[in-house]
This record gives sequence, structure tokens and C-alpha cells, in this order.
Amino acid sequence: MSMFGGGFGGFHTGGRPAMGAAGRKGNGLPFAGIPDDLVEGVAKLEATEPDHGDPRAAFDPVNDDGGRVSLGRLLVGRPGLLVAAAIAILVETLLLQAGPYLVQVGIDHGIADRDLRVLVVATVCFVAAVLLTGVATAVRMRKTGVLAASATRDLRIRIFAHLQRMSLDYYTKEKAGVTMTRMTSDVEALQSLLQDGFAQFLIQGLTMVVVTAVLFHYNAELAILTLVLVVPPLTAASLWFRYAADRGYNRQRDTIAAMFADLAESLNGTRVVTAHNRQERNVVAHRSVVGDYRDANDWTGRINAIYGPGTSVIGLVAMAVMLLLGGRMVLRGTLTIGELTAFVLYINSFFQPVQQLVQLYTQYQQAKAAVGKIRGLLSTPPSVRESPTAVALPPVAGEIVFDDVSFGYLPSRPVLSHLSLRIAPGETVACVGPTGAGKSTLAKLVTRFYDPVDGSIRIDGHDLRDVTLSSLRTQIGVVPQEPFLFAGTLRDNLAFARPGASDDEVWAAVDAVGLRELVERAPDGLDTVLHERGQSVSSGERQLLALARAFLAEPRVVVLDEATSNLDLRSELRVEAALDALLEGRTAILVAHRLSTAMRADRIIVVDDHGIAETGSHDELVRSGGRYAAMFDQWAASAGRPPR
Ligand SMILES: Nc1ncnc2c1ncn2[C@@H]1O[C@H](COP(=O)(O)OP(=O)(O)OP(=O)(O)O)[C@@H](O)[C@H]1O
Repeated sequence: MSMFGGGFGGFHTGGRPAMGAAGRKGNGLPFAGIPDDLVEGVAKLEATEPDHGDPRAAFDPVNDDGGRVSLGRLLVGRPGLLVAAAIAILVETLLLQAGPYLVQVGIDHGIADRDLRVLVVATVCFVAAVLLTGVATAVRMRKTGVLAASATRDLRIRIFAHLQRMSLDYYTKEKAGVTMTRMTSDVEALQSLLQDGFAQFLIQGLTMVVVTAVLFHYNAELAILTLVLVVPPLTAASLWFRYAADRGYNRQRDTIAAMFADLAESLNGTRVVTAHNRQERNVVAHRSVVGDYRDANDWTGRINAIYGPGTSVIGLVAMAVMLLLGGRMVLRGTLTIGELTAFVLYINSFFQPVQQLVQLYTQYQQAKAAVGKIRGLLSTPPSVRESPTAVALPPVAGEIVFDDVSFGYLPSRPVLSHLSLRIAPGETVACVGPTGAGKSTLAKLVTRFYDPVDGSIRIDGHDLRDVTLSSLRTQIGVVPQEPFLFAGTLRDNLAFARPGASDDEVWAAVDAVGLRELVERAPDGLDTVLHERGQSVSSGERQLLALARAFLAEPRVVVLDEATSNLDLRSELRVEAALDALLEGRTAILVAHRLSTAMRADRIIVVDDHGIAETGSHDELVRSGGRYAAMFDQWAASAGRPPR
């Protein structure tokens, strides 16, 4: 909820701001300080809150300055933690291998030599090694846990910041569910590798080296035999598993993204789904998506079920063979019983790492694929980019000029071509025309949601591409066709573009659009919580709230895409009155779907055939008898008004 601002500015990364509660300002309320009797309680409460560092995160609207994402960079970014974890890993690995050696000492020098003292020392050392291993493991887990948590936190913020930076076309192309997957399962794949995977990789790799050396130390002949017996089948099994797992986990990642995409779409479109009785078909469709995911899981489960027990069998058979061969050496007196016991125990320690390393390989592959996808997202530049030489747009009077502008979403399908238009400061221009003609597109170009393919758009003589995006957008107020309200309070929603607005200013906006009655009727006034996407208010109220939001932002230019939803007459009159208040003294571009709105504009342009087909005042256009006149006749007939 804090995303609405309340004076936070920048990105709130959660947790406790650097300054104390007493220092917080700018949430729109005159701050009178904390009453004395509450100071102690507030301090106590603050002390219990986790410290998440500075809540502000740097945000550059153009570039992601965090550098390339790679597994290596994520690790080396925190050298202190890495060194501590590495030392703990070394201690843990060496201590883990002390067991079989101590067993051998106990058998050969304690039991065989009938020396109780050696047996006791070996046992005590065994217990000490186990306890120390426990401590080293705990230290290692703690360090890698912190490493993983902080690295992925930073990554999540970077991805989120980048998503804020992306232009509209990205969201048109990319499904929301797939973007969600980047933030959830991809980051989690990375987190589990950083948390445990890398450490296990080192531990198991090191164990293999240590155990191989120890096996040779005990008996070179037996060690060579073990390797000859074990390495070929194990290599074959591991290569097969690697190949099968690569395929399996790729499929798993694709199907999980598809599942998220389907889920997100269903949740967003729940009203339409209900209205069109699509629930059952949606369940069937989701069943199929979930079924694919299940199949992918089933496949990876199956290959794991073959590889795990298969390699265990190889290891156990090798152990049995060594028992026979080593036993013969004991009978011949070339090996002691203790050495044979230790040898057989070490064989087990040789196997487990191989198995684990192969399993870890798949985890590594998953994380690598996730990093690739995240890197792809972070390196996708916003299509509307701020020029490095962009300057802040000074306060404008509001003159807008389209100079020979051509634009199309797809190169092969131009929407507007060679369009020229001048809108004087303070003028209200209404765009009308057939559906799909490009009226909304024209409005989107003024707000620089898209850049023209050719030509330029200037505001008070400044090319939009030469000014900073934030300075441009603070002077342009946008009221979209479907006003979006966030889950949060009425105040948060109204002050969305100006989080620092005072209560008086918020109320002034509420009054300007005639919403005082609604706010006063609401259970908690301005603090009443709205539901996600404003589902708890009517569509007329949503439009009025959107107008109030734009009013509060005090823009010089208003771009309004009129809602197509039909309102009852009373609501429509209220919206029209609110519109008058908002447009007073401002330059405005209205995408008018109702001719009653268009009629009130200073000038009307008819957008058709990729450009402006007609332009003039209502009366002029009606008199000229062209397309507008025809539209007006049609509208007047359907609205029961007298034709011209
Ligand atoms: N993101 C997009 N990607 C590709 N094509 C698009 C995109 N948005 C709009 N279009 C196409 O561009 C054309 C102009 O769309 P636009 O929304 O500007 O029309 P409009 O005149 O505002 O229509 P309406 O009156 O129905 O709102 C349409 O043919 C539309 O299909």
C-alpha cells in the first residue's frame, strides 16, 4: 500500500526508514509530533522492527546501472560472506571425513592391540569431530543464507525498477504471468542455488578429491580397482541423466510460466469470465495447462527415480566387491581389518558426492537459465528512452504542435501518417472518428507513451524527445479510458501523482469534481480503503476519481481518453461538470466517444484515413456537411435530438 507514496518518493523497499518516526514528513498531513506519553512506546515498537536499510532506492528512468547479471557477480558482490562461508565449508568437509579414519584407528590400535585408552581417545575425537562439523555447517548455512537473501533482494528490486522503466509496448507484448515468473520462480531458482547449491558443489567436489587421496593412501591397488569398476558406469549414468534433466527442467520452466500466465489472465478477467459463463471452459483450459506442468514434473521425477537408485546400486555393488577383494588381502596379511573397514566406508563417501554433484548440476542449469531470462529482461531497453542530453521541461504555456507525424505500432501497418496539427495554449481539441482510426494513438503520442516513427511533436517549441520524461509527465495530466484505482485509501488514490499534497488540496480536488458527498459518505472519509482496481466504486465514481486525480496534479496539459461505458444521465452531467472544472485554463486533447463532449470543445478534429480528415468548430463542421455532419446526424437521430 505504501506504493502510493504518502511522501515516500522513490521506491520503497520495505521496512524501517532511516529516519525515526518523529522525523517523517510529507505524508500530506500537518505533522504535530508524537505526544510525550507515546514517545517511549513508539521507540520500543520501532526497535522491534527489522532494519531493511535506507528505504529509498536509486531509480534512473533510462538505464539499469547495476551492470550485467551473472552468477559470478551475484556471489562476488559480498566478499566477506563468501570468505566466511568458504572457510566453514573447508572445515566441514575435512571433519566429515575424519570418521572412517577414527574407526580404523579404534579397530587397529584400540581393539586389535587391546588398548582401551586408544579406543576412548578415538571415540572422543569422533564425537568432537561430529560436534565441530555441526558448528561449521551451521556457520556455513547462516552465511550462505544471508548471501542468498540479500543478493536476491537486490535483484528483485532491480527487476521491479526495470519493469517500472519499461514502455507500454513491452506490457502489450509480454504476458503479465510470464513477467511474474521472472520475479518468482526464476529468482527462487537462483536463491536456492546461492543458498545451498554452491556450498554443496564445493563440499561434494572437495570430498571427492579428499576421499580419492585417502583411498590411494590406504591401498593403491584397491583404489585403482574401485575407480575402474565404478567410474565407467557412473559416467555413463551421469551423462544420460544430465541430458534428460536438461530437457526435463526446460520443459518444467516453460510450463510453469504458461501456468502463471493463464492464472494471471483469469484473475484479471474474472468479471468477463463470470459474465460470459466461461468458468467451466476456463477450468478445462487451466486443467490442460496444469496438466502440462504435471507431465513435466512427472518426467523429472521419473528420471530422478532411475538415476538415484541406479547409482546407489553401482556404489553398493562396488562395496561388496571391495569387501571380497580387500578381505582376501586381510587374509593374506597385506591389509588390516581397520584399514578394510575404513576403505569400505570411504567408498560410500566417494559415491554420494558424485550423485549429489550431478543433481546439483541440474540445479545449476535451472539457475543459469533463470539468470539468462532475468538478464534478457534487464537488458531490454525501454522503447521510449530519455536522451542523455535531455533537459527538464520548463513550465509550459501549453502549445502542442504535431509536425508531419507518422506512427504505427507495426512497421507494416501505419496508424497515422504525415499528420500536422497545432493546438494553441488553453485550447480544447476533441478527436472524433471511427473506431480504430487512431484517436487514442494520437493521445498516447502526446504523453510520449510511444515515439513517432517520423516527424516530431513539440510542446512550447520543445521536441518531446529532448526533455526528461518526468518533467514532461508532471505537466501532462492523463485520464485514461479505464481509470485504474489501486488497492489503498481514497487519499492515496487521489494524490497518486502528487503524494505530497495537503489535505486541503485533496479536498479542493474532491470539490472540483463534485465528489464531496461520496467521500463524506464513505466510512472513513479520505482514509476509506478502496479495493483492487477500484471494484468497490461505481464506474461513474471511478471516472470522477480519475478526474480529481488529474486535477490535483495541476497539469498544464490534459489528455483525456473518454470512457466508453455508458453512464446514467445524472452521472454523465456530473462527469461533464467535473470535466469543465479540470479543463478550465488548460490545453486539452479529448478523445471523445460521445458527440456531446466533442460539441463542447473549442475545436473538433475528425481522425480518419491515417490523418485528420476534417477540422473546425462544431458549427463549422456541421455546416460543411462532411463526415462529422454525417456522424452528428446519426447521433442526433439515435439520441432523439433534432437534426441540424
Ligand atoms: N499496442 C498496439 N499494438 C498494435 N496495434 C495497436 C495497438 N494499439 C492500438 N493498435 C491498433 O492501432 C489502431 C488505432 O488504435 P487506437 O486505439 O488509436 O484507435 P481509436 O481511434 O482510439 O479507437 P477507439 O475509438 O475504438 O478507441 C487500431 O487499428 C488498433 O487495432
